[in-house]
Amino acid sequence: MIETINSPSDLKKLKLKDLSNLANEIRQLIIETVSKNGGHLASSLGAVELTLALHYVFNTPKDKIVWDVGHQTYAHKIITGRRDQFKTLRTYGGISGFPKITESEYDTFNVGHASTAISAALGMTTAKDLLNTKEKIIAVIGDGALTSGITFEALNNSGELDKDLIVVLNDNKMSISKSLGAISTYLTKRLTGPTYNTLRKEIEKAIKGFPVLNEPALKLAKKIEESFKFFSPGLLFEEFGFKYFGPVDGENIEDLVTIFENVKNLRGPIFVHILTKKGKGYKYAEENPSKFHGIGPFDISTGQILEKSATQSYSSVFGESVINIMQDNPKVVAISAAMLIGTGLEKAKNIFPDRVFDVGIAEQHAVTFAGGLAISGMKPIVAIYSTFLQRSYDQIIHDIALQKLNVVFAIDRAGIVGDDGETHQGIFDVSYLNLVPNMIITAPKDATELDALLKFAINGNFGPFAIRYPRGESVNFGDEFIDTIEFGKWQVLNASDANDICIIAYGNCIKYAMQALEELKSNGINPHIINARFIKPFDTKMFSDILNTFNNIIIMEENTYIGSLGQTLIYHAYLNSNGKYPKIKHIALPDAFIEQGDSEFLRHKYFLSKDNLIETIYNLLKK
Ligand SMILES: Cc1ncc(C[n+]2csc(CCOP(=O)(O)OP(=O)(O)O)c2C)c(N)n1
Ligand SMILES: CC(=O)[C@@H](O)[C@H](O)COP(=O)(O)O
Ligand SMILES: [Mg+2]
Repeated sequence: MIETINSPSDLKKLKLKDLSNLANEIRQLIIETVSKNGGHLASSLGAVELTLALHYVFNTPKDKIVWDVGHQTYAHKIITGRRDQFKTLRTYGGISGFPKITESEYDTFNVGHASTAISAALGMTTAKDLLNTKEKIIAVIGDGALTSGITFEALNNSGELDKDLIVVLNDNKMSISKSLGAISTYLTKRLTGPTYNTLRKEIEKAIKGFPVLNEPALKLAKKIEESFKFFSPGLLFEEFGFKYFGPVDGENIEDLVTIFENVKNLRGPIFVHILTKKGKGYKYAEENPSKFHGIGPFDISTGQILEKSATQSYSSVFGESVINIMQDNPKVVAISAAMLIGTGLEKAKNIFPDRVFDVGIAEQHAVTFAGGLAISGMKPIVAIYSTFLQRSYDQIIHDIALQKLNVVFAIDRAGIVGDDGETHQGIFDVSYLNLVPNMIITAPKDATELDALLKFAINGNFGPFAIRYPRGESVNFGDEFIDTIEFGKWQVLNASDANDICIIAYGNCIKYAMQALEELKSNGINPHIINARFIKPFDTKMFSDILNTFNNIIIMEENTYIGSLGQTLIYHAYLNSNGKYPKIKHIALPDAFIEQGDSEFLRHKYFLSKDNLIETIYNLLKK
C-alpha cells in the first residue's frame, strides 16, 4: 500500500480501516532505514498513527502542521512525497532528520530545538487572521517539550489572543529519558486518578448515546466533562483558555480521525491530548525507548548497535570525571537540561541523586538555577550541548557573568556534530561566549585534559568557566603531553627551531595538527604546534613571542570564524605589531549554517582535516 501513497491526497482515497495496515508498512520502512542510517527511531514510531490521522483529516499543505522538535516526522516525510528519498535520511545532501521548509511544502517551520511549535503556530494563526486566509494550524508537541518555558509563554499568549489554534499533545510519558517534573506528574496523576477514570467512563457512555457525534453533541458532552473538569488532566489547559479534548488513544487511528474531525471547525484555542507509546511496533524500542530515541545503525533482529566504539566518548569521560570530583567535593553539583544520557551524567545521577539535577528541557532555567546555587557557595557544573546553550544566552550574561559567579559550563557537542545538521551543529559557542565579560573559555586537546580542566575549574574561583569538547570518541596523546594547567597559558606540543610555521589550534583540531606533524616531518617540515586550550583569556605572552618568531601562522578551529579565537588573535596582531606581522592563515567555519553529513566528511569539506592542514602548509611554504 505504501507504494501508492505519493501525497496526502492518496491517503484520503484509502478507507479508514486500511490506515492501520499502512501504518505497519510505514513503520517497517522507518525501522529499516534507521537501522542503516541511524536516526530518531522511537519518537517517529510512536507518531505514525497520529501523522496519518492528521493528514487524513486536514487539508495539508494548505492546512499547516507545525511539529515540535521535528524528530518524530519520519512518517510525515514518507507520506508527503519523500518515500523514495527516505533512504537518504540524515546523509549529506539527503533528506533531513527534521522538518525543513526548503525540503517540502509540507514542512511548515524549521525545527530541531524543542518547544517552538506552539509559538510558531500561534504566529501563523495570527498572520492567517490578519491576511484573511482560511487555513487551519495544528501544533504537535510532545510531553517532554511541553514542560519548557517557551511553551508556557506560548500557551499564556494563546489564551489571550484567542485564535483558532489546535494544539495536539503527544503524551508518551517520555522525554529522552522519563519525563520528569511537576507537569508530568500532574498529567500522570490526573490520568490515573480513580475519580477521573470513573467520571470519564460515564462521559463516554453519554457520548456513545448520541446518534451522531456532531458539534452540538460534543458541546453537550463537553458540558458534562466541564462539570468534572477539576479531576481531568485538561484543567490546566482549560485555565490557559484552551478547550481540552482527551485523552485519546493515539494508537487508534479511528479514534484520532474522529477527534480531529470533531475539533477541526471549532473556534478558539483547542487542546487535544493523545496518548502514545514511544518505540511503538518495534519490540526493542518499546522496551528501551531511551536507547532508541536517537540511535546509530543497528541490527534489526537483535536491536544491537553496530560499530560500537571501544574508545570512550568525551561525554563519558566527562561523566566519570564529574563523579570523581563530586566524591572529593560535597559542594559540587551537576545540572542537565533533559540530556542526562547524552551528556554522560546518568551514572553520576544514580550515585548522587540529590546533587545531580535534570531540570527538563529548560536550558534558561538550568543556567539561572546554577547561578542561585553558585551565589550560595555551591560549585555547579552545567552540562549542555553547545547548540542548546544558545537558549541561555541572557542567563549567561545577566545572571552569571555579570556577578562573576563560579559556574562551570560543560559544553558538549561543540563543533561539527554531523547527521543532525544545521540545527544541531555546535559551531557558535566560542563566538557567543567570547564577547561576554568575565567569561573564561577553554577547550581540552584530549580526554586527560578534559578531566584536568574540569578539576582546575572547580578548584579555582574564576567566575564563569566554559569547557567545550566535541561529540564522539575521545583521544589521548599520552603522558608526554600532560603538563600542569596554568590559568590563561597555552601549551607547546611540538617545539620547532625552524621559524617557518606555527600552528595554533585547540580542541578537536589538535588531533589533526598532530596527525599532520608525522607526514610533515617526513617531508622535512617541522611546524611549531600550540595547544591554545585557553581561548579566553588567550596567552598574550606566548602569542607575542610567536608573532616575533614565525614567518607563517596557521590558526585552526572548529567554530564560525566570526568572533573566533582566530579573529581575536588577528585583531591583536594588527593592533600590536605596527602593521608588521607574519602571514596568518585562519582555518575556521564560514559564516553559514553547516549542513548534515558525516562529521569527518564535513570537516574535510570545510578544510578542517589533517589533509587540508598539510595542503595549507605546503601552499604557504611554496609562496
Ligand atoms: C532546546 C532543546 N533541548 C534539548 C533537546 C534535545 N531533545 C530532543 S527530543 C527531546 C525529548 C523530547 O521529548 P518529547 O517532546 O516528549 O518528544 P518524544 O521524543 O517523547 O516524542 C530532547 C530533550 C532539543 N532538541 N532542544
Ligand atoms: C532531537 C535531538 O535534539 C536530540 O535527540 C539530538 O539529536 C541528540 O543528539 P546526540 O545524538 O548527539 O545526543
Ligand atoms: Mg514524549
